[in-house]
Amino acid sequence: MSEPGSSSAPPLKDPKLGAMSKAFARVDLDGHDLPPSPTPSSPRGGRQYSIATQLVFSEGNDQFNASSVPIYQSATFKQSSATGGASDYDYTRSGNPTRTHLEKHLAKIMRAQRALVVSSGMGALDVLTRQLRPGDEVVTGDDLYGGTNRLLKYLSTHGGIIVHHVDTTTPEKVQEVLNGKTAMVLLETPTNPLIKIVDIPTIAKMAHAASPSCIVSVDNTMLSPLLQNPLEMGADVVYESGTKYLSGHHDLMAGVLAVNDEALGDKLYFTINASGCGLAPFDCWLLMRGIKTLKVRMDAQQNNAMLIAQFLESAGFKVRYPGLKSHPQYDLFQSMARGPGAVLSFETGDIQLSERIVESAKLWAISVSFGCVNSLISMPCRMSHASIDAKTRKERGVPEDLIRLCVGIEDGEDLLDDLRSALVQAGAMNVTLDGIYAKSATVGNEHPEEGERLAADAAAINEP
Ligand SMILES: Cc1ncc(COP(=O)(O)O)c(C=O)c1O
Ligand SMILES: N[C@@H](CCSC[C@H](N)C(=O)O)C(=O)O
Repeated sequence: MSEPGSSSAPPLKDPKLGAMSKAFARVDLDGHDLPPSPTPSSPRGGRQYSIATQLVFSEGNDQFNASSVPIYQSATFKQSSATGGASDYDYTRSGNPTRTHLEKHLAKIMRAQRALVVSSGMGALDVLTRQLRPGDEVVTGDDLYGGTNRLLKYLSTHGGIIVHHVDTTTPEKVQEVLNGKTAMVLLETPTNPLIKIVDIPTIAKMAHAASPSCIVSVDNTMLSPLLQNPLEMGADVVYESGTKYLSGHHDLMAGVLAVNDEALGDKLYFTINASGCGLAPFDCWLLMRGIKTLKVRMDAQQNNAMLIAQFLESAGFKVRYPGLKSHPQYDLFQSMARGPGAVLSFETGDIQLSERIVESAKLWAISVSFGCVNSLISMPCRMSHASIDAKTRKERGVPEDLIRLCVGIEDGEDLLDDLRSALVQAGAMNVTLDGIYAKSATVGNEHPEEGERLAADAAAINEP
């Protein structure tokens, strides 16, 4: 096995076409080999580059040493002979130089042997779950992104897959359902939208002991490879939505899969090529550009998120954010991650009050998604998690009044002022004479029927 991150592009399976090991070889205009790039690709003096450097520094220049990777906007590639010759690429669904460049870069920062990019985060989960066969069992959480829940429900209804939703924050609950037929464990941590933490190393160990061929996968969307590396904690696959932190500007959809096992990587690549969901060259270029600023964006977003979380907590709201010491799994989180990210949620005790708060904010856009430079506010039960029916949401303890904040890079004080104004305008806080704000919301969901009606409408739309 080669060093993590040094894997070459997905090898073309047709031997006539050869492997892609020559991708980005430096050649002159006549096709003669040039000496290696003047920029060293390995750490100087044995010192590992820090992640901030790795995000920016990418290997594999084209023959003109372009500073920004060229967009190979071509569906097909000329071959040297009818039998294929030694071409590196034949067709963009099977492989494209811009995509190869991005995948190599991602493998390095995700500390993986191989990374693969597809058209969305759900596309990545689809590729992964296509490795399942009827009768296989999947163990997953009871707090999950709505789209993940929807795909798993579809697979259990139409694909003969048995899906166990358990409280993955309690490893004993996972142990209860693991067995020799467990083909996959799908973990999300922190969970969306309740920001619960799952013990990746413990569950990975348990799963492999119960079922050695079980694929332990982790959705790392909430933190990105900057803050958490599940492959180093026993996971077999990491997948994430590149639509979020990795790209950072809400200008593209993308999904990433990363593995260390060569055979599993080949199976995932086969599925991507066979089903045709590989990421388009222009989107690869955009994602590559976004990744370079991941650290500066995340640093700013985390600082702002901590400010907002502390303010809401001090105002008396029940806040869910792993950066707060009051988070029930603060210590576990510290043992796995290098930062809390910038998504938090809080309850007001009243659905209509939450709605007024969300609609009173000006700087915070009412929008699904997260990880963007802009700050967003949403009500998960009506928006990102509306595809989970109201009964299930209630059973799983997702409060209908929950507000989710996805904190951006704006000035922290501006964000705070705007949120504070929205809370006051909505009637969630009182301004006292000495200028202190006090929470006036009552605890207890006052209008559950309203949330259930809206959710039922949304669920009907989302049913296959
Ligand atoms: C945790 C999580 N995983 C996966 C996805 C799916 O990503 P995408 O929207 O890129 O398909 C999302 C959001 O959509 C998400 O929040
Ligand atoms: N209508 C979409 C909702 C996407 S939610 C996006 C993101 N994961 C979030 O949590 O905000 C759908 O039905 O998938």
